[in-house]
Amino acid sequence: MLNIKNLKKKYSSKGGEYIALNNVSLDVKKGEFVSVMGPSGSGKTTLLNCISGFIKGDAGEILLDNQNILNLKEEDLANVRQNKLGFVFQDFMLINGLTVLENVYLPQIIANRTIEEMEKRTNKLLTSFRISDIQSKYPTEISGGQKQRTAVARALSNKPLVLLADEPTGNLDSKSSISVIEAFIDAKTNLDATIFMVTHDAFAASYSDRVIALKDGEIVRELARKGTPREFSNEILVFMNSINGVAYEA
Ligand SMILES: Nc1ncnc2c1ncn2[C@@H]1O[C@H](COP(=O)(O)OP(=O)(O)OP(=O)(O)O)[C@@H](O)[C@H]1O
Repeated sequence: MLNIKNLKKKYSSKGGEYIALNNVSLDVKKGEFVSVMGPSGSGKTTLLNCISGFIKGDAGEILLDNQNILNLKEEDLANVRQNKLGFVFQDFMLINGLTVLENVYLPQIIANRTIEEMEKRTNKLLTSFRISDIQSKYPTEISGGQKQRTAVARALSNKPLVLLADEPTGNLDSKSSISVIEAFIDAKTNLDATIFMVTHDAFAASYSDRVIALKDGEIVRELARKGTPREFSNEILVFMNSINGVAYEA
C-alpha cells in the first residue's frame, strides 16, 4: 500500500546542510495501523510531509499503491492528496459553518462524486463512527469526542489509500485521546483503513500494530505490538527513553 525506499531529505540553510531523512525504507500494508515515534528533530514531520508531497524528498521512492509520488508535478500531487490520502490534524479543523453531515460531504463534493456515491459512503461513515444521530448539528454543538470522530469520518470520505495523522492526540486530554484512538480502531476494524500516525504519545501508539522509531533521520527499530496496550505502551516507553535524552511519560 505505502512503500518507501531509501528516502533521503536534506535541508540547506546558512549554517550548512542537514540530513533530515537518511535512507528511510518502510512498508505499510493495507489495513495496518502504524505509528512513527522519535525524539524531537528526528525527522517525523519531514517524513509525513514527504509522503503528503508538501515537501520534496531528494532521492528514493515513495510508492502509493505502486505509484511513485516522489517526483510528481504539483497538479498531480494535488490529485493524489485529494483522492488517495486522508488527513487528520492535531486541531481537527472541522468547518464550524457546516453541519457534521456537510463536513463529511465536503471532500466528496470537491472530488465530484455522484450523489448516490456520496450518500452511500456518508451513511456508512456516520454509522461506523456513531455520529448519525448528531449529523445535523454544528461542530460547536457537539462533544470533543464527536468532533474527532467527525474529523476521522471526513478524512476517510474519499476512501483514501492511507490516512495520515500528525500528532492527532497532541493537544488533547486523556479522555479525548481515547476518542481519537477509538475512531482509528473503528476505521481499521470497520473500514479496513490504513493508518500512518506520527506521535509522541506512547499511549496512542500502543494501539497501533507497529511502532517505527526514528532517530537522527534513520529508522533505529520497529516494535510489533505484543500483549495488552498497557504492556506495549510500557515497552514503547522503555525503548523511547533509551534512545531519547528526554523522558517520555505514560
Ligand atoms: N525547513 C527546514 N530547514 C532547515 N532544517 C529543517 C527544516 N525543517 C526541519 N528541519 C530540521 O530537520 C530536522 C527534522 O525536523 P522534523 O520537523 O522532521 O523533526 P520532528 O521529528 O518532526 O520533530 P518534532 O518532534 O520536534 O516535531 C530537525 O533537525 C529540524 O531542525
